Amino acid sequence: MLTVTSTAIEAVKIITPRAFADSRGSFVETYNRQRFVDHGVALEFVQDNQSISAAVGTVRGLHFQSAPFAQDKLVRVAKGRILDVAVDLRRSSPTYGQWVAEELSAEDGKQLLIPIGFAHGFCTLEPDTVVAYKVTNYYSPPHDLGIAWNDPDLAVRWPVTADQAVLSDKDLELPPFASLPNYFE
Ligand SMILES: Cc1cn([C@H]2C[C@H](O)[C@@H](COP(=O)(O)OP(=O)(O)O[C@H]3O[C@@H](C)C(=O)[C@@H](O)[C@H]3O)O2)c(=O)[nH]c1=O
Repeated sequence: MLTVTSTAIEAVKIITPRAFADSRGSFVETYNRQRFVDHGVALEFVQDNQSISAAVGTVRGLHFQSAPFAQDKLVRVAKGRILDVAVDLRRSSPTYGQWVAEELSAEDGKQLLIPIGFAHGFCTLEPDTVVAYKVTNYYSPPHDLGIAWNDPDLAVRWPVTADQAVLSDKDLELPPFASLPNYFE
């Protein structure tokens, strides 16, 4: 069983698979292709990724890959908790430049489905947080792009300030939203 609901941006979905608890702990099908298809999500995932972030306040993002390596992403937390963020980069979308944020944790088992045409990023809310996500296209460094996490035009409400955020050198150098060419219709 699976519940699928839309966020404030319709194309970004919250997916919650059913978890079975017993005296040992719990069991969950984190992905079942047929169940997703039954809920209208027919995607071909080709790569599974996992990142571990040591410090609370680690921010990874905002990232996306351009065509022909654009990726849908199905994000979940295997350990810890994050604020997961998706930014609409689809030029013809009524919500172009808008973002949604959803808290995901290992405990609640919630997943965020972020389609092609969005930038993705997250901030960790617990130490040693493990984020696991499936993607529908292979990693391609020349197509691996991003936008500054704290871009003032996007104004994502992150749970950390620039002083607190822990970022990669690469993410500190990402360009502003306003400079972005037209990547997605
Ligand atoms: C994303 C990625 C990275 N790598 C390598 C490149 C580099 O040496 C190392 C770390 O890469 P990054 O610094 O880009 O990792 P990270 O900052 O965690 O990048 C990820 O952020 C989240 C928010 C996403 O949405 C992902 O698509 C991805 O962009 O891992 C791969 O081999 N395959 C991959 O698919």
